[in-house]
Amino acid sequence: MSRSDEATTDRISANGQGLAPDEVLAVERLSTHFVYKNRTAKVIRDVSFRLKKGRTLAIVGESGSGKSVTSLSIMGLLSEPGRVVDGRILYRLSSGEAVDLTGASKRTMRRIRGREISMIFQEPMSSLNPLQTVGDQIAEMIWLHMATNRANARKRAVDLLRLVEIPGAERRIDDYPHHMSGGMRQRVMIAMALACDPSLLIADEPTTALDVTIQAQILDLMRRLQGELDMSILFITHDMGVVAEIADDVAVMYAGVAVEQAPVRRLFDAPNHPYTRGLLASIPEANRERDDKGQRVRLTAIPGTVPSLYDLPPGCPFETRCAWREEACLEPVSLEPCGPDHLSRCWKMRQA
Ligand SMILES: Nc1ncnc2c1ncn2[C@@H]1O[C@H](COP(=O)(O)OP(=O)(O)OP(=O)(O)O)[C@@H](O)[C@H]1O
Repeated sequence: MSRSDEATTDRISANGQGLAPDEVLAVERLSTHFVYKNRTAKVIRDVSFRLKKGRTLAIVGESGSGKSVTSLSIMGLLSEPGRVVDGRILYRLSSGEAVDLTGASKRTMRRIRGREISMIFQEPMSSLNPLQTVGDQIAEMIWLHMATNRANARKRAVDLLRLVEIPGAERRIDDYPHHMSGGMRQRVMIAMALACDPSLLIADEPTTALDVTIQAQILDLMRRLQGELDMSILFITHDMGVVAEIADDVAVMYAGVAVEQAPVRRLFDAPNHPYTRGLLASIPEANRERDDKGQRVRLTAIPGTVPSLYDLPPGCPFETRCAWREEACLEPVSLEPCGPDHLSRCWKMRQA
């Protein structure tokens, strides 16, 4: 693409109209497909959600529901043949300007990643270079995105390790990743993600590989940092327990669509969509009851399987697994209000 093409694309993409002043991100009717020669996987369909400044929105759903593809669509990191085929991704730059990321050039997206939007993943070992000290890796992020010299980058790297509560930061900065525990490595990843003061952090299952105690510590750390740095977080997880710990608002995804959205307390107190009810019934905390022999009762799993993304039913994608299904569920259904700030994609439960 030539420079003038990029400039045109960026002028088009600068149309971020529709983003409220207190919002950092609005995904509007996003559809992402993987288009092959003979067939198309409709991985994300008509997904909308909004994230306010300084808040945490959790996207929750089972494996394969489209959580990661949603975040990769936002970051402009879809692998071929994945492409955003419809919708807008409005983002507020730190300058205050709102842009539509779906039309942004590769150059603009490179600038936005790291400096504006950072991402952390489940397995730090696959994102960290085993042959480089953690200090050098953090400093590299700083050089890449900020005009500074080596000594200042190293000093900032130590400050960042302190910020993520790594004891003895001045010494640990010269450690290689394999010298560190899983929890410490995840703290290093968070430090790298924070290196350039992002206003949006996308965290894709950042605590899934960690044991429960360390997971709780990382969630505590993220909450503290969010407060201190006034950062917005898009938190991707399959774990309703983690949602309860970290989220302000929740979007529940199933087979590539958002089936329910609500503030976190409301979602737990008054879940509407049958899929959300099923997810909540399957978290350990909701199943603490013991049977008369004192054994913990079995977790409730949702019976059935997710439909193929190559051959989706026209109606509700959860219909084949739903205990409340009726003939009318074979018709398309949209996400509509069912309470204050509460949306559900189930016509039947909305009326209940
Ligand atoms: N290149 C691709 N071609 C076709 N389908 C794909 C491709 N990449 C991902 N998918 C499909 O998209 C769906 C959503 O994947 P995604 O990784 O977003 O799920 P997820 O909810 O993040 O799950 P997990 O928690 O396992 O990462 C899956 O069914 C996956 O098979």
